[in-house]
Amino acid sequence: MPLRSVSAAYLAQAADLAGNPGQQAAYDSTGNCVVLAGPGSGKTKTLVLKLARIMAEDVRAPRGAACITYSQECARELTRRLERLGLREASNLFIGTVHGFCLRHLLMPYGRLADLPVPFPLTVATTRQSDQAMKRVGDRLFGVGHPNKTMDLGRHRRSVLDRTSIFWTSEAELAAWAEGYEAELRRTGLIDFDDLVVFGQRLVSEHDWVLPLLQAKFPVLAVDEYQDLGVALHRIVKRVAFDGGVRLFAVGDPDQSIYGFTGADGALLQDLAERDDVERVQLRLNYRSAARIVSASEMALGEARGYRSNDPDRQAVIEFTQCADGLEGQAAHAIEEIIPAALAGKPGRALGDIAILYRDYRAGDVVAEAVAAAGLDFVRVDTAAPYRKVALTSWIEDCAAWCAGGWREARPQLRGLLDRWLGFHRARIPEAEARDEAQRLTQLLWSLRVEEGIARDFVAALRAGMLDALMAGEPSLADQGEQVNRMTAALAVGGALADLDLASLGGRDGSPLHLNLLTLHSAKGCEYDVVIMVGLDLGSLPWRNELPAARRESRRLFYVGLTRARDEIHMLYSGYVDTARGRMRWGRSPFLDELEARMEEAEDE
Ligand SMILES: Nc1ncnc2c1ncn2[C@@H]1O[C@H](COP(=O)(O)OP(=O)(O)OP(=O)(O)O)[C@@H](O)[C@H]1O
Repeated sequence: MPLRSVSAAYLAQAADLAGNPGQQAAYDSTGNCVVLAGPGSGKTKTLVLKLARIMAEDVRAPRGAACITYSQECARELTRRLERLGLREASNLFIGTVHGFCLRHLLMPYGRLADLPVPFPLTVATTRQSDQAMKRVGDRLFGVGHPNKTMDLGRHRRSVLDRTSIFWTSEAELAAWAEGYEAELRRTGLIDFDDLVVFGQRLVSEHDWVLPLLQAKFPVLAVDEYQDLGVALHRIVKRVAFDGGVRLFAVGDPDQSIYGFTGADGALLQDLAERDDVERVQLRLNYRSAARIVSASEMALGEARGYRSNDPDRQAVIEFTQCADGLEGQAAHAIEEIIPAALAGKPGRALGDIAILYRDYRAGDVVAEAVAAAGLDFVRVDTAAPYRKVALTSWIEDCAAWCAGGWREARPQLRGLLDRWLGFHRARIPEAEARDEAQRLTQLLWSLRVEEGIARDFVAALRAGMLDALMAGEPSLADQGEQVNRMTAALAVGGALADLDLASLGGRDGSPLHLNLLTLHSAKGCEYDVVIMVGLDLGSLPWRNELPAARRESRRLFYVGLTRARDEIHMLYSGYVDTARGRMRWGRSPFLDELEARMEEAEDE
């Protein structure tokens, strides 16, 4: 079939693939295809180009493609990259998380027909509601003050899908707690995030009639970051692709699997790649990082993968630096020494090209405080960030970007904002009503355009104009509404983002002017010229006395951090960590000892 309209950006980027036989093979694949490849090898680039090609050549509206990934951050990155190719979310192109897909395209349309044991209309519990229910049931079962191991509870629910199996009851306390918790949620008419995927999986596994319906709507399913997505999605994928005839395009890297604690398993992707009915593609060229960084990363992983840099002559900086005064001292060193030198080191480099990565939000607090005191603008992505990135908060940010001047060059595209808005409605609204809504929203956004505005006023106007009414009428948005409320609170006078202007709210996603502060987990899929990793001490990364599987995952986390860098990696440590039991001088991270020794050995050779 001939190409329908495609953008010049698409043609230019597609031409890049010609020099890489693996990427080209994946791009030309006609059946199920799995791309297994290392960091910076262009997996996501190949996936978005392939998706653009499929939308242009292989499917015709109302049929389309669904593109699923792990987190909202990754989904935003995909949306951004697709928009650059001229493609935006639409009723026949889903781009989002597995939770969003299960809610919108499985449970909402078919859940009631399948008589699933969940309360309708589907109302997703807010984080607070689900935390409270977990605690209430835990207290009832095990007594007040029990170790509240909610992480284990989540992992058990996500990874043991068959409740009649011995694996479910072998962890008797977790099984009882999970069942009590779910009953408590149902009693209040709620489901939670894990329910979405578990019931989505049940729906496609137990109801054959769902498969042709899904195939008719989405004959193509693309999955990014497959290694992080867990066993429920793996079952959904296998069922819809191999029983339902949906064509699969999946990319991932088992070495970057860092969500084992949630039940994810990098081996699932290998399992898929080994099937006879799947074309397997491997990529070895790293387009992101300088050669020294590519080889140091492999040394850190402790596995020879044979990856090569596309730019072997590019200079790299790799530094191990001990700082006095713990995390505070490390943050000070980053602010006073590394960042100024990095900014001066390359023409055009800006704060947005630099990231400080840390293990958890507590370290993030220390770094954020130091960065704010130094007067640097920053964007923070971790659980202590003022609000979480969910579809609604991302949409508000994008509306802000449009109103703050983006409308001039269609960045983002208005049509995309309208389509995403319509997508927030539970049921497909009749065409005339959708046109009316889109018109009202266009008028509202048009009236909110300002050269210099305050983010607080903008969000308040957007809420009063249309958003609050939407949230009140859509129970499935309840959990996202919580994040919109957190955003409003952060923007209020005295809040963490009280001074934010409209352009900055719009630019929080990938802003060139804001230093990036992220957990190592949130840095997944991102790239920066300069990566500063702090807190590389034993007792933090890795934790002390980790079991072998957890230790391997910590190592992969370290690997993910290193592989975000194009030009420079700075690894900071103090030789001790501060714990609830006081200061522990356990030394720096053994990962640094190993890496430094291997690098020295390699240089001696
Ligand atoms: N064929 C190519 N020619 C030039 N640049 C490329 C090519 N393929 C990928 N790139 C560039 O390499 C960088 C890494 O690509 P991408 O983010 O798609 O990699 P990835 O494999 O998804 O990485 P990770 O797993 O680390 O997130 C991007 O800047 C991308 O534009």
